[in-house]
Amino acid sequence: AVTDETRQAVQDALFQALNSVDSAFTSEPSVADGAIISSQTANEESKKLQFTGDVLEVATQILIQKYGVSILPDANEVLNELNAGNTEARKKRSADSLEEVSMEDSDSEESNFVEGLRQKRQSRNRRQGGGGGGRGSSGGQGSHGGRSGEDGRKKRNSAENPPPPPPPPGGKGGDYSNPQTNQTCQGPPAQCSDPVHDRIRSITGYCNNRGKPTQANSVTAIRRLLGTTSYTDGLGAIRNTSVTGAPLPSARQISNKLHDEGSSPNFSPSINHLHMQIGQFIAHDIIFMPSSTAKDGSSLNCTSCSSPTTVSSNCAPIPAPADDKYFKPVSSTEARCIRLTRALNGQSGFGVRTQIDQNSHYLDMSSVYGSSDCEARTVRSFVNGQLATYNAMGYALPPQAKNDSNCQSTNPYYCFTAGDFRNSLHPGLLPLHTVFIKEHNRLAVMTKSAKPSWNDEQIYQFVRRVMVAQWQHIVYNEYLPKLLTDKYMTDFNLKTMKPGAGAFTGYSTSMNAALSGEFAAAAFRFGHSQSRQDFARQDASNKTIKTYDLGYNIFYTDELYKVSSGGWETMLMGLIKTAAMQVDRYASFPIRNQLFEIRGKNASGVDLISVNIMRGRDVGLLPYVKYRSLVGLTSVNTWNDLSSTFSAANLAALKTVYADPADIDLFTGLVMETPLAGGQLGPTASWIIAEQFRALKTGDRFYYENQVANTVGFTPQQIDVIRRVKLAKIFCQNTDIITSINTDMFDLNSSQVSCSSIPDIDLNKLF
Ligand code: HEM
Ligand SMILES: [Ca+2]
Repeated sequence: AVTDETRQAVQDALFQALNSVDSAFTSEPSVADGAIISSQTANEESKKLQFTGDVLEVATQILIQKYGVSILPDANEVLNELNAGNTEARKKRSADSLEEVSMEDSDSEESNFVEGLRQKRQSRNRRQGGGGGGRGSSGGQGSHGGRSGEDGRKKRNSAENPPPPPPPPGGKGGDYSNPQTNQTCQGPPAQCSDPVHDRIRSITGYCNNRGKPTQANSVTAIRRLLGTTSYTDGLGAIRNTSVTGAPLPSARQISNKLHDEGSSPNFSPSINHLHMQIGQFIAHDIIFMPSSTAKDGSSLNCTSCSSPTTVSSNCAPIPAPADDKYFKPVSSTEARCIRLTRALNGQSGFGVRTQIDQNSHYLDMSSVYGSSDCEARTVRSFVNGQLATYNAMGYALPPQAKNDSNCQSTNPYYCFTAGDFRNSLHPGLLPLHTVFIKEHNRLAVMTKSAKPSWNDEQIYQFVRRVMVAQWQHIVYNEYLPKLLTDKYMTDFNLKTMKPGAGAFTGYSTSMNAALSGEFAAAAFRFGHSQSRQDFARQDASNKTIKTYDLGYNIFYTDELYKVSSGGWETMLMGLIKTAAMQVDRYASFPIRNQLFEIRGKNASGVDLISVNIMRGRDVGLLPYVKYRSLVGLTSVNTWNDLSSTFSAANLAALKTVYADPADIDLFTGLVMETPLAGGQLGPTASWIIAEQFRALKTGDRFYYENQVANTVGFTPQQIDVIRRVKLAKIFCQNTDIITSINTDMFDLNSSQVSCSSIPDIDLNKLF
């Protein structure tokens, strides 16, 4: 049983940590909105977790220093008591210093004890006219809600969310709004037994698993494939030392030596650039790992090599070698670093640092519909089930985001609002956002005419269900088979079934769909090697109108506004008709040098490959060799042990940077494995990716081929309707210039058929 001494020790450590984190944050230099361009902007819900996480990280260190690691299990029990608002435990608090806060806290509705304290301090600061309190909202994010638990509902208040638009009209069937408050922002009923959870997949993922309602929700922790991390102190300190005792090579050094595509880029002979683009769209559905922010919610400026001590302990800048060709030294006396902010620490207990996924982990079109209920509202028109669009160019685009300070192009070339904040990261993403919005609206029109009495909410929810089903079918039936071998597709139960085969029976309530850190921070970033430097625009007759350079267009959207170049449709054609880069260890120049670069200002951006490698260390991924056991590969003691999975050339290259095979970073190891015959990646990368897509399929109660008790899915005949869906037809239906298209969507050399020969989705069978 937990002793009173432990209770006291935990409380002392928490208050000490609270003070130290508070004062550390106060000294953070503030950065003007938009000064640091980033794709991983934290929303308000994530920021709250960060403060708690940072306090718990420091408190853990204090406890371990005083009492050793053995105190942690009891300490976590105390924390649970505190979080539960256990009054008995509260009464036992005796220290004078705690009294004031304890009394203040007693009326808090906050279920998270540390967050409750923060809110109290903030309001006290405000009363006393002190500064340093309110965390403003960060630029460009709009209103993200998110849900960290059942009580997330209570703690959201009007100060944090914009004034809600009028609630959608209530109606029978499919009404998602909370009956208690009648605000969709506050999500569906908390009880997973409520019939609404039979019918509707929540935006956050809440109640998808009825036994574990918050599992795989937006703003919850990632999984670890081996249950452990590589932090040097076992808690959160970044791995920086080789097993030989020497310092690890800098991530930029590794990128320069192993990942530079040089002057002869390898194009894929068979896979088109669309495969790259759909891969990124999938990533933006299932993973958004936010970066740490400054106390006021603004971005941290982690540019200088000294930023970990002068700016924030959440800075992890990447040193560039003195002879770097692009990131040259700042001056003869100051080395150059590539900026990197550590992924936000969302640990909710004493122990190891934990990163979170701000999107719903499920494969549920978060990039279209959003991952919090507030965000979901920002993309709807609330008329006849339609999503909002911007039409001034004579063609549809997502609505403009006029206050997005992260956007590099300015008035009139605003960035856009979509379900995922990264929609305007580069122009190639927008054609997909637009196509799926248009497809939603097309189905909404068909639904309205078939069901004239349905209200906006009913149409929206029905169409969203069909859209997610189509999307899942496309990912498992068209995208993944081009990436993984037939054996992996079979072994991990990833194959979709043929029409007439009945329902899928693999759903398991014990399968956790949450993203693994290994997938998010390493394996699925393989796609960075698929991106070309030049993105083509092609007209209806496959003539290249022009190309645009990726490095010149990161977070710039002016290409989308070019009517004379055919708007987004010619970009989509270009993606279909040009080759992807080969999946290999090499990345194109913009990926390796120009991410977030300001036009005309060399080296103002970052190297995405270095970031991948450093991100892996930041989130505590183990070195590559540790993951080989998952696939049954030999354990590795010497370089020779790698010779069956790596080419001689790659092995020789690895030896030029790493002192020992046990040091190899996971991202680098995965993209350097020899690809399996019939797949694009090696055995370990394929395993990590296949494992994730199995979790997303068999752990999703609403997966489209399922028939699960008390879950409104599709009948076997309706499942067959979805099984006949082709991405090609969705492109045909939602573009003006495409009249004939690939029979095999991602095949560069595919034969063509006329759009009219591909049947449209038989929506009437789905009502
Ligand atoms: C032009 C193409 C692309 C660009 C410019 C791009 C850019 C980025 C950037 C800036 C990040 C954040 C890195 C960090 O801070 O850790 C990122 C993360 C990521 N990217 Fe890409 N990417 C591209 C294509 C792809 C593709 C094709 C895939 C997959 C097939 C992919 C998968 C991922 C994943 C899984 C992450 C981690 C996301 C997260 O942790 O939230 N990316 N990418
Ligand atoms: Ca999702």
